[in-house]
Amino acid sequence: MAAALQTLGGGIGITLHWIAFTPTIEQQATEEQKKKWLKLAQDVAIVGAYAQTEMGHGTFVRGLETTATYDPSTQEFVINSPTLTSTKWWPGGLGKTANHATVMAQLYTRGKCYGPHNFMVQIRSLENHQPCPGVTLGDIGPKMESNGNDNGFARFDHVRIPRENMLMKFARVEADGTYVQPPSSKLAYSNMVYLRGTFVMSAAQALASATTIAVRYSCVRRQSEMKPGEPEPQILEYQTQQYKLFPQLAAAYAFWFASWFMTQQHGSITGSMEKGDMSGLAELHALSAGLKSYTTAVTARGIDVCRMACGGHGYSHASGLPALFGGAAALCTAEGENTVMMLQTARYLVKCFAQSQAGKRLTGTVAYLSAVQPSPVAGNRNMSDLGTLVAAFQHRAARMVRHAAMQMQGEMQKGKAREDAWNSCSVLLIKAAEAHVHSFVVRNFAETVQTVEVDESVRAVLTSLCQLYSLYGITEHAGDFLKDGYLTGRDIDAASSHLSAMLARVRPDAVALVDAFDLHDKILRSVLGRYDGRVYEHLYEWAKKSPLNKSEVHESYYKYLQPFLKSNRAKL
Ligand SMILES: CCCCCCCCCCCCCCCCCCC/C=C/C(=O)SCCNC(=O)CCNC(=O)[C@H](O)C(C)(C)COP(=O)(O)OP(=O)(O)OC[C@H]1O[C@@H](n2cnc3c(N)ncnc32)[C@H](O)[C@@H]1OP(=O)(O)O
Ligand SMILES: Cc1cc2nc3c(=O)[nH]c(=O)nc-3n(C[C@H](O)[C@H](O)[C@H](O)COP(=O)(O)OP(=O)(O)OC[C@H]3O[C@@H](n4cnc5c(N)ncnc54)[C@H](O)[C@@H]3O)c2cc1C
Repeated sequence: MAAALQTLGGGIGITLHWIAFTPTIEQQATEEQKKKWLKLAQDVAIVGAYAQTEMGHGTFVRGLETTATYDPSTQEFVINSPTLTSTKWWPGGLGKTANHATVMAQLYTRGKCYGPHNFMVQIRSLENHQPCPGVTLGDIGPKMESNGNDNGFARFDHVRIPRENMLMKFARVEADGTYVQPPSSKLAYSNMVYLRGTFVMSAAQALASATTIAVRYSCVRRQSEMKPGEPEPQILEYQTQQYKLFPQLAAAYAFWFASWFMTQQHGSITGSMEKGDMSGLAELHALSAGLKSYTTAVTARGIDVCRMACGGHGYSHASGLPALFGGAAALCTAEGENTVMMLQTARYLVKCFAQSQAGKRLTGTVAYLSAVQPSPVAGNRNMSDLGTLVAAFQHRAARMVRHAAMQMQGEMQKGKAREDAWNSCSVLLIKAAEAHVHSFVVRNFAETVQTVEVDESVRAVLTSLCQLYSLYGITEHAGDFLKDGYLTGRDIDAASSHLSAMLARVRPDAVALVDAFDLHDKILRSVLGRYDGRVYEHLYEWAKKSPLNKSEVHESYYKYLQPFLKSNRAKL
């Protein structure tokens, strides 16, 4: 799916139908409702949008203003946008493509508000595609990228829908208006958890694409002299170029492996939830929110590193890198803004820390929080050993979580309300949550490479890549590891020199490592990243297709430049 979307240049009007509308039916509709809508959606007999965000609220879902008020006399819900800021704003495909939408609205029944719930609303006629009565629709205008997708707006003026159009797998409203509670109020958000998981895979795909382009191009491009009189080397021979690109390459692999873990975890926890066991929901939410935030942010930065590593040609759309950057930037904001998502992970970590302090043994992705010793024993560590590197990341994360949580406790002991203490510690909390996710990604990478069975040499290359990823993380965040003396200055120096050795070790396999992503030219859509390496010929062909080259003398010359030059010459 990610590859298909990339081929389509970051999405078209139907993208959200596939990635959000149809999964929402799958996850939130009753069996009866699925019989009615799922096949229609799967066969694209209807086209849907996921309409949650409003002009005034995206992050704070509880603050949404659209209302769905139950009228027992007709057994209908009345969907209404009471204010300008309640206008649905941003949903992909909502502007011109979709004829249905799942609409998130505050549910009112028997005079009481029960918070945001999902409703199926037909928004356009199936006959002539005109907006349904009471529905005002439109496109929100051009965006940074992804302009093939008609992100739209919608206002509802007391639009009536049957009671059965509330997606009722979890919560229900009976015919008489009685509200039946779901097993957890957060199940209305389950589709967001699913989508955040898919964003981790999208981030991996985007970073894999960027590194494929930049590594291949760096083998074609030759520049400067390494040694006087010798031929110009491939720019990938420069250590600084390797230092730019190989950590991104390693991160792309790390994120693929993290996305595999996420998919498997999502399947197993939602499977338990189907059987009524909600115990894994909090961890699933914390992990998907944190991973979505971390991987998309690193990917967006990494793509720009790849762009700069391609020099001037990287800035051209011919490279494919600006489009990838625009796509990754969307992933940072959509489906839960990254800071807000990382704070959700921090919230879970603070709770886990408190449980661990109270003597509970933690399990799953946070188990290390109870296992790590607060007072480290310094010593000369073997910085080329993967186990040592994983332990260092876990120690760093545990220390930072403890520090943020204690700082918060301290603020509260000084009389601050919990919410104020949270806000004044939120930078520390974000950093702690990032360290936690980073440590998870490192550990998962290390565990995954150990399971490679096909070929000893493949395992060796992936192990080097994993070491490179970990050592880069340590040298980039050296202060965090040095702070309580867990690592010494000498350890950091050792990490730096191992990192240099890893750059040299990965170099001979770099092209094979990007080719292994198996991204076809049609998906990459990059002149610089072509599989056959014929960059310059195709750069020239690409430029010739520029719309400005359709005529030898452009019409703007006759309209503006010629009279302007003429008048300037006349003044001489
Ligand atoms: C897919 C693209 C493919 C790309 C291909 C790759 C190649 C790249 C090329 C470029 C392509 C670019 C293409 C770009 C496409 C972009 C597609 C965009 C699609 C976007 C869709 C959307 O954006 S849909 C809208 C999404 N909106 C959000 O996510 C809203 C975020 N806000 C929230 O989730 C919530 O409001 C909140 C979590 C921030 C707060 O919720 P709330 O106020 O209710 O909770 P509390 O903070 O009070 O917490 C209470 C309690 O609940 C727990 N909790 C919160 N959420 C959840 C949950 N989801 N599940 C479980 N539990 C939850 C919370 O932790 C608290 O628990 P406690 O125990 O009380 O602590
Ligand atoms: C390309 C794209 C596609 C989208 N597609 C859809 C779609 O299909 N359907 C849909 O419903 N929506 C969609 N959206 C909307 C998207 O989900 C929201 O924009 C996103 O959830 C962020 O919410 P916001 O815009 O309200 O940001 P805001 O919350 O206004 O964020 C602005 C700033 O405030 C900060 N902030 C907000 N709250 C807090 C807090 N509690 N603590 C600390 N800082 C905070 C943020 O960190 C950020 O820096 C899309 C958006 C984009 C960009």
